[in-house]
Amino acid sequence: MDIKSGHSSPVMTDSPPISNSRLTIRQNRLPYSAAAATALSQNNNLLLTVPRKKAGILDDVKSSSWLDAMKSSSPPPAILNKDNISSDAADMSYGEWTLKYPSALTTFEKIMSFAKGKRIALFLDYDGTLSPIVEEPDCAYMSNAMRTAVQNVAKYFPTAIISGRSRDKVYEFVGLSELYYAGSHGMDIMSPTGESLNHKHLIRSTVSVNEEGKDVSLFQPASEFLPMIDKVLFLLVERTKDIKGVKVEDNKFCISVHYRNVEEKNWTLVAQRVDDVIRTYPKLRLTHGRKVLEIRPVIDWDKGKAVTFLLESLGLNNCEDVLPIYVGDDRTDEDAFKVLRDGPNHGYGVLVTAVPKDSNAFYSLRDPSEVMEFLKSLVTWKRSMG
Ligand SMILES: O=P(O)(O)OC[C@H]1O[C@H](O[C@H]2O[C@H](CO)[C@@H](O)[C@H](O)[C@H]2O)[C@H](O)[C@@H](O)[C@@H]1O
Repeated sequence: MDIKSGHSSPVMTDSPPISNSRLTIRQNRLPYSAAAATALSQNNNLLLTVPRKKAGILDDVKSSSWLDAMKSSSPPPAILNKDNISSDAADMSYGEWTLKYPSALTTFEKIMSFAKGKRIALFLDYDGTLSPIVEEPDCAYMSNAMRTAVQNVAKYFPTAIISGRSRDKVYEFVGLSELYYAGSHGMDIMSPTGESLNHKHLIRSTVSVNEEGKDVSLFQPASEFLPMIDKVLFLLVERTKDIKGVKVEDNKFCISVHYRNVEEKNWTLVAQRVDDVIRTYPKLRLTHGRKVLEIRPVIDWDKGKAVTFLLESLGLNNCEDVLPIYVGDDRTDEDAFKVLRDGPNHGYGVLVTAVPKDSNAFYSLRDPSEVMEFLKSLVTWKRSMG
């Protein structure tokens, strides 16, 4: 991406990277075409200001919100925590909660009545949606039955996997070349074999070859940040290697620091070490996932933007006769749910959760096995339409 030409990465607009930080942004109004953060810092018209507390986040960590966010990032079904589940939602039984977020299985007929005469575009998160959450991130395999369900649904509807993982890793897990893949929270988008990413605002998609040696098209809005991410990856591995159970995962355009297997008494230490590193990198921000701290570039790009980008590439944006459906389980999927709820591409978010949570989704599914049922139902419905 050419930062000098101004054809480059977007600039972030969502939640501040750490508590008490304030982010002031003047956004470029051209979609997907703001300059990279490096260029922005030199350009008064696109000022990006990220004031940070000099003392770092440790005080915040000790005093609650940051650590609470870590604790509540993936509660076991029995524990409902106020930080990622509103008290209203936490007070409800799952049955009551589904009055607000109905099951996509029990209301399947209703959903399909909206889909009649429309083209469905399907977006699927990976971890916690297509594969169950497991202790070891490298072992989050999807079942063959799930793979077949995804393969079948992709015969009828354009289908994309949108993941926080690196694109290579998620491709390795899923292994279906007929799908679109958006790795690194949407910052690494690949077309299926033989297809290209056509986009009216296209900044730069590059032709590459996939694992089978076939031509694919790539769109990587954060490529400028790669050298920085590599450096920070190295530092994070070094600075956390003495904490038992930490795993630092290279997700190419972002980094995941997992603390699922770290003793809870050491979570503050993990937070402190991560902050020590990223504090000196104002062009990186931190978000929370399921027992994971995610470090990514300060650009206005997320899973929601990736969905919009893909719909535009597919020629399906702003079309009355298109129904996008996004299925996901994580906080990062909320960006996509929001885009489908509020944006011009009206569609449905389906939240995968076994506990009540507030969400921008319309519908719910309990777990990956229900996701598989839903995918199968879509295929059956489509076949029944002739
Ligand atoms: O966007 P996703 O496809 O949902 O990816 C989000 C993160 O998923 C992975 O971590 C999560 O799943 C692991 C395996 O079940 C689990 O061990 C971990 O605690 C979860 O946070 C993945 O490892 C991360 O890189 C992704 O960002």
